[in-house]
Amino acid sequence: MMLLSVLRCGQFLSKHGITFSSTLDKIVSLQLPFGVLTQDEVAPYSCDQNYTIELLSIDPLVIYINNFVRDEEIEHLLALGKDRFSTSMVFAGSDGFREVLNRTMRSSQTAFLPKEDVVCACLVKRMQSLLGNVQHVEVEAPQIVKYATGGDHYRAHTDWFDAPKLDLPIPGSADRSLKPSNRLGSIFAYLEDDCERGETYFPHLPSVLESADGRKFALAAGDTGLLVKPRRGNAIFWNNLHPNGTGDERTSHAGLPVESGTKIGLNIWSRYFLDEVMVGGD
Ligand SMILES: O=C(O)CCC(=O)C(=O)O
Ligand SMILES: [Fe+2]
Repeated sequence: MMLLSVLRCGQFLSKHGITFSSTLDKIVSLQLPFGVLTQDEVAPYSCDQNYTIELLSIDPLVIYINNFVRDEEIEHLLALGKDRFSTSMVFAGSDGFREVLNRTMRSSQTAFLPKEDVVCACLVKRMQSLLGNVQHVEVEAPQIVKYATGGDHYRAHTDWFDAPKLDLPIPGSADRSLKPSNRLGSIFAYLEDDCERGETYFPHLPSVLESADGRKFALAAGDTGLLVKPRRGNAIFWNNLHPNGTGDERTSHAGLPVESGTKIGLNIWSRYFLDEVMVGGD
C-alpha cells in the first residue's frame, strides 16, 4: 500500500518534469560503533558525593544538606520504589514496637527499599561518611515516603524509640546476643518537591534568620521553630539522642499537610548500640 502510493507519487512528479526514483533503498545492516549496550557496559555507577552543608542547630545537632541525593539517583530510587508502596504505619503498643495504622497521626505511603540496591547502599555509605567519628556501624534500609494532595501529613513525632529496641548485634561481631539499640542519626531527603506546603517542622528548634534562603526555609508566622521546605535533592540531618543514649525531645518534628501536588521524601536512620561508645572509640 505504502509502496503503491510512493510509485504513484513518483509517476506524477516525473510527468511534471521532476525526476524521482521510485526504487526504495535496500535496507543495510550497520555495525554499531560500541556494540549493543548491556547493563554491565553502561558507565559504572559512581557513589561520588558533592553535597555542601549548613548548620541549623548546634544542640541538638541539625544540619541542612544541599545536593545530598543526585538527580540520577532520585530517578533510580523513584523507579525502585514505584511498586513497593503501602500505607504508612506508626509505632504503638505497650512496648512501642507494634506497627499500626493511624491516619490521624500519619497519612502517606511508604516504600521499603532493598538495602543491597547499589544506590541505596551508596546513600547508606554517604550517611556513614557524614557521621564520621560518631558510631555508624549499622544503618537501616532507606524508606521512601509519599504524600499526596489533600492533606497527607505526619504529625509531631520523634524518630527515636521510647525504649531501646533489642536488635541483632553489630554486623561482624562475635557476640550473637541481641543488643539494645536506638535511632541516632536521621536523614530526611526530599526526592520530589512539586507541591504546595508540606514543610518539615521542628517546633523546638531555632528558626532560621530572616535573611535565610526562602527556597529552602520559611518562618513560622506568630510561632517559633524551624520550617524546612521540600526541595528536591536536599536533605536534613539531625541527631536524635543525648550523649547518654536517651531520646532528645527537642528533635520532635512533623511533616506538615501537603495542600496540593506530591511530596516525596526519603528516610535513612543510623542505629546506635547502647553498649558501644557513641563518639570515638577504637
Ligand atoms: O515528611 C516530613 O517532612 C518528615 C517525615 C518524617 O519525619 C518521617 O517520616 O519520620
Ligand atoms: Fe520523622
